[in-house]
Amino acid sequence: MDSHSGHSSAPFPAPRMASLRKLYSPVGQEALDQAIVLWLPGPRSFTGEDTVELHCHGSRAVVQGVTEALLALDKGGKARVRLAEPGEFTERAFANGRMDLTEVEGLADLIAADTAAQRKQALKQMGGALRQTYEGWREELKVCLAHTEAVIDFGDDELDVDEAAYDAIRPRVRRLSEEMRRHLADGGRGEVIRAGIRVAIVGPPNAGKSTMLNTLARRPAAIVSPAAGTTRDVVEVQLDVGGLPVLVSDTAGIREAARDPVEQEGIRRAREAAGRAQLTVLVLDAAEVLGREAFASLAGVGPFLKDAPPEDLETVLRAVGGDAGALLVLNKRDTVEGEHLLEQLRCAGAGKGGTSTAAYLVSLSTGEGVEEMLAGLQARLEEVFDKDGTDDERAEAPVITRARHRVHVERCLEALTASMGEQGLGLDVAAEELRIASTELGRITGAVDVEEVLDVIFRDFCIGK
Ligand SMILES: Nc1nc2c(ncn2[C@@H]2O[C@H](COP(=O)(O)OP(=O)(O)OP(=O)(O)O)[C@@H](O)[C@H]2O)c(=O)[nH]1
Ligand SMILES: [K+]
Ligand SMILES: [Mg+2]
Repeated sequence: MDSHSGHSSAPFPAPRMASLRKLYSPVGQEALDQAIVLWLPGPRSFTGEDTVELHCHGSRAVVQGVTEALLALDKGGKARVRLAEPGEFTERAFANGRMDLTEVEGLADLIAADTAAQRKQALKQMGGALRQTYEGWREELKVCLAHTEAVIDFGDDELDVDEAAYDAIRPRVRRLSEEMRRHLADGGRGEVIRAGIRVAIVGPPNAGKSTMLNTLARRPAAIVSPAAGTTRDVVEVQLDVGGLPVLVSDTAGIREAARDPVEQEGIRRAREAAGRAQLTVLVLDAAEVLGREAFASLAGVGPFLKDAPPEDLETVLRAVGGDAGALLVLNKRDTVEGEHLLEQLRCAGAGKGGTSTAAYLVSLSTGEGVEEMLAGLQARLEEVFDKDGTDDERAEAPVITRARHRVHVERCLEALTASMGEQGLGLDVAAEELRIASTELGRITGAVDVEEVLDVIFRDFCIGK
């Protein structure tokens, strides 16, 4: 916005060099700000177009002054100027081939990232990790298709000759299918990192479940009171546990004797939350456990046990937490003789390490044992994240981060499988399946059929990005 009437014009900033400039309003020559100005000629800019960035101070008055000055250029007929729509810069970057859809999604995830794990994953995707995978597969398919079509066009009319020609393609298609199968079998890791691990806190009334949530959240997110049946609705809190995104749900105390319909509904929701969770934290009152032989007789556990109540803790925790098992927290340590209880737990097989039965004796009131429990929780969360990505190669491979990717890779794989179908399938059918497979991959990166997803993908972007 260098003045064209009055102020001595500084030379136009050199490309890609930060220049400190005074900004003036074109009307009235009023000074608006001192700002960093960047001149980024296309195509080496974010959108691929010629771009000027004004890095202004963030106050409302400065932003408003500069915005009005720019819009005034439009009114003066000197230039077409309007405010960008949300996500418009990114949409232009996509339209100009600077980014594919997976990179756009990575950028959206990066902007929304709350934890280190989410940031890491988003940066990788924004940097083209998924794009390379899908485009690489699409290239390979293109080659396979070209071979197949060549046989169709110039091959012998005899069916068996066609078949023989396609046999050369088969191993390549099979290899590709294998790669896709591995890509799909990621345990939903990428999607879990995006959405957060679901952790449900369950147990009998008054065990200290809400106190537990508040301890994890380090704020009074849920109401705590001595009255049994305080929590009715599921209270959900988003947390960062050692860089991992976690969604913790506090739930209503589970007891079989509940008569009040509201409490019954609360219990139904509690069990539903436990069913959805990737990790369940079972909170019990230590005094309740003390001296008991059969863990299954514990209040709050019974409803999870479908058949005859088992005696051992391991089975109880599996019943509560499903395949992942549950983390057991015995609370109110301050009210019991702790050593005796720990001994009892050890006999029951808890805390063997590496198994699903990790038990912690804590007092959420005094803080005793809480640090150890938090470390245990974090270790379990890391296990949940890593359950399918333990070896290095897997950990480095880009992961599916949205249901959209999964749907198209699955359809692609189906088409590939069909293309290798029974003998005598016919080459033109095989070619058609390869074409379908390629289209499905193209839908992920936005190379084909892009209109239907654009709105959804750009909807969540902010203005100016
Ligand atoms: N002595 C002692 N009391 C505790 C401890 N932790 C929680 N409490 C108390 O136990 C009572 C119940 O705590 P809550 O957190 O409301 O228990 P809850 O499991 O959420 O209860 P419901 O929502 O009613 O099922 C409150 O009075 C807490 O202050 C503890 O470690 N020691
Ligand atoms: K309570
Ligand atoms: Mg509660």
